[in-house]
Amino acid sequence: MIGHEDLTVRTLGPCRIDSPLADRLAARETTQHSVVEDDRILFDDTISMAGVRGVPVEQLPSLEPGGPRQRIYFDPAKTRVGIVTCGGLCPGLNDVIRGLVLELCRHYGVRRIVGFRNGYRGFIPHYGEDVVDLSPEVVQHIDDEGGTILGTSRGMQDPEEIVDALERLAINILFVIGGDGSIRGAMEVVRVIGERGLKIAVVGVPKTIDNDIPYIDQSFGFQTAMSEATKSIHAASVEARSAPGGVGLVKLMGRHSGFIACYSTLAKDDADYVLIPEVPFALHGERGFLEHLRRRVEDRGHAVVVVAEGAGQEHIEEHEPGRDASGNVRLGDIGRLLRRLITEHLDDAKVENNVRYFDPSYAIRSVPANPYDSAYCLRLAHAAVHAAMAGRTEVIVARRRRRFVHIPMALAVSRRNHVDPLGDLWMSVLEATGQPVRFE
Ligand SMILES: Nc1ncnc2c1ncn2[C@@H]1O[C@H](COP(=O)(O)OP(=O)(O)OP(=O)(O)O)[C@@H](O)[C@H]1O
Ligand SMILES: O=P(O)(O)OC[C@H]1O[C@](O)(CO)[C@@H](O)[C@@H]1O
Ligand SMILES: [Mg+2]
Repeated sequence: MIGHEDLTVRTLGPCRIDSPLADRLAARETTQHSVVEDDRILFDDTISMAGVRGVPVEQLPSLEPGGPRQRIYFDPAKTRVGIVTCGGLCPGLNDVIRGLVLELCRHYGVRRIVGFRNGYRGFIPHYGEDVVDLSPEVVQHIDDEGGTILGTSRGMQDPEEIVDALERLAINILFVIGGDGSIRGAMEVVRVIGERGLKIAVVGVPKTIDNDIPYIDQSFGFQTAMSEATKSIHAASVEARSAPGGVGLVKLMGRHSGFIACYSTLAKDDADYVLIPEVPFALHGERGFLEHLRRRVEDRGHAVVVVAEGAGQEHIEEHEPGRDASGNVRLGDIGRLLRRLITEHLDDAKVENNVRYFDPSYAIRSVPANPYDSAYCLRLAHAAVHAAMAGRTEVIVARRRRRFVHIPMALAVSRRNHVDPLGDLWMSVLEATGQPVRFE
């Protein structure tokens, strides 16, 4: 069970400098829409969950609210900031970079901001990467494009060398925009910073189209990616409905978590089946997926199947399980396997079929953020700047149940966010598709 110690945010020291934003904060109080800095946000949100703890309200586990502070730790005029983007692409990376730079420059008056190129390798001299000076002029309109103007990479880098670079450039604050691996990397950087007795804040903005970071409502870019995915589902549905025995099969990203598959399915209401990593399924047999699909095609003349790339890995026999440069498992291709098995199964049953396979792959994550995600990115960037200027470190900023909060990095990587097979989301998917609870 999560307790106080899991939610405690580290700070570099007391805040002794008046914030340039202090005037705007004077009239604030905790309401439905904002939480003042010395208030706390409850971790549990049901009476039953809070009740089992058996302690008074003020002793319930709680999170530090995000947002500006009256007093800050860093002197803006003397503060140097670094920004890095790591891991796979995600819509909104440029929005976050832009938001950080604008907030730092315009509201705090920070004048020296550099971007490290191509993820953590941008710190390592061996790669010969330059750094990019970031100013409001440089970041103007970068949100119009997908990707990241800084570039990104996978692969392990030595945290000692990363901190060497921070020291050489006299960086006081490092913003890491990345997923679970990037946050683990940031924790290594924090460890070395601590060992060297340095006062450098490291603040993360969690990024993942897979939505697999726990304890947050949704990661930025997820909404855009799932919206893009709906285009392929709709195309698959049009193809399926336009051919005798039409089967539209769509494989979507989602290594360990099937959120993209679930939400894009709900958005279009075109799919008859959704297969995700969190819910194992049998392929063969009377109650297996293939036989169910055959009946659906015979009854209705067509069907649409959405599969998350991490689903059904146990069915892929020839796959050599390897790892990428960052240590992430390389998945077998469930989409191609299903395409072959569906065709063979329908052929064997003498059911006329036309299987159309869609793999939008990187197309769902390389697009610019949609307006909702852009606004969310900007607000996350603001929260990250407020946290860092107030000396918070080893922390990510996130929105949880509509409130912006500080979440210790250790908690953010303590587990993965999954679609709960017993939860409301999966129930909605079952209702929307009409598929059985289990294929067994
Ligand atoms: N366990 C780890 N310990 C230290 N550093 C790590 C670890 N895992 C990853 N990193 C660092 O973080 C970077 C990004 O990690 P990774 O490639 O796993 O992407 P990610 O941040 O998890 O994003 P994505 O959502 O795309 O997987 C790597 O290049 C590596 O330098
Ligand atoms: O970018 P790569 O290394 O091909 O990795 C792809 C993976 O990255 C993700 O997009 C997460 O960033 C996953 O959905 C996908 O499995
Ligand atoms: Mg990852």
